[in-house]
Amino acid sequence: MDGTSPNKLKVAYLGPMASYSHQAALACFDNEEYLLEAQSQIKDAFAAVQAANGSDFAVVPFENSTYGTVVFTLDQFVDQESKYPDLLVCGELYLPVHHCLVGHASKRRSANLSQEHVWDDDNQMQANCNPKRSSTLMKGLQHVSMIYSHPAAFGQCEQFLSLYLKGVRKQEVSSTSRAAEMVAEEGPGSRSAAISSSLAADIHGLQLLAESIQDQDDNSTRFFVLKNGKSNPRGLAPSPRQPSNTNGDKWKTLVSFTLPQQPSGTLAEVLQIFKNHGLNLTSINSRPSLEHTWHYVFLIEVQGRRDEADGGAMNQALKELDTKTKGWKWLGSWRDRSPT
Ligand SMILES: O=C(O)C(=O)C[C@]1(C(=O)O)C=C[C@@H](O)C=C1
Repeated sequence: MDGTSPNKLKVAYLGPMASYSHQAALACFDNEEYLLEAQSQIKDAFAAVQAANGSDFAVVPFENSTYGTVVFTLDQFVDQESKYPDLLVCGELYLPVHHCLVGHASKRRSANLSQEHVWDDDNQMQANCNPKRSSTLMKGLQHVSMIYSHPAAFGQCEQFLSLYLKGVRKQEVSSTSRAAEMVAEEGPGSRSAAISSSLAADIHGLQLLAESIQDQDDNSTRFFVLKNGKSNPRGLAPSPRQPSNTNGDKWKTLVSFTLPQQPSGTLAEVLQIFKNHGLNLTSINSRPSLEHTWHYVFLIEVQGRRDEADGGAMNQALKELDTKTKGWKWLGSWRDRSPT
């Protein structure tokens, strides 16, 4: 099939090309078989899967091991305006995330190195203030007067930024690859830099000013694969092309719920329902419901799956949610790909 085949299944991701979402999408969906379509924002990826004749799947970031949950994504699952009634999670993928500072190198060789930096034998400057990190400065950074990136990427590189670029202006943009694109658009004289992947730097002809600048060496982001449960009820995400884990046939389920307005003790009672059925809770998040002040939508992940046939522990537990919650929604069951 050629790259424009109308028969290919479509996969939406947060673009432009070379974002981490794009790399996660490529790890699951072969470029030859699927048509990967860049979206400007996470909410556009949700909308694309909900739309009639839209995308068949979307790949969206859900949480990062250093910086926590991606609130843009949580808010789409909260779905205050009921824009995505048919969306379901049908897969997950864990992607190691190694950020770089990318831009145009200064014409002048840096003359003013801080005491905390030493040139090593390869003529690279190493940060030696924190043995856990192995950031490598490839170039001087004195000329950098503006940094673009996605808010999550800024949050994952706080130590590097405060060590090497304290006080430099930061501008949040829609993705790390958009940040790299903006620096490239400003041209070679630009004093701006971006936090992005090295792939984004390659694509835009930018130089690596520093590599591996994330605070944690094992920084990783978990992505969800979404489908439209109405038009594609049985769809499951293809297995990611990454080292397989040993979770066998383990599954996870995402559920959102709200509590009655005077919820004294009911949150614990809702969680107890899953315990009573022998189901293990693996995460809990909350976002403002916007229905009343200090009222929340809770999103929980539970090990196990909702079965198509009636019966089974998860089906029973979900039924019981009617008795304790104001409302709840099943948001999908998918194969557990947690790294082991
Ligand atoms: O900006 C990107 O490249 C994205 O794909 C988004 C995103 C995120 O929202 O967490 C994905 C992975 C990294 O954690 C940083 C940014």
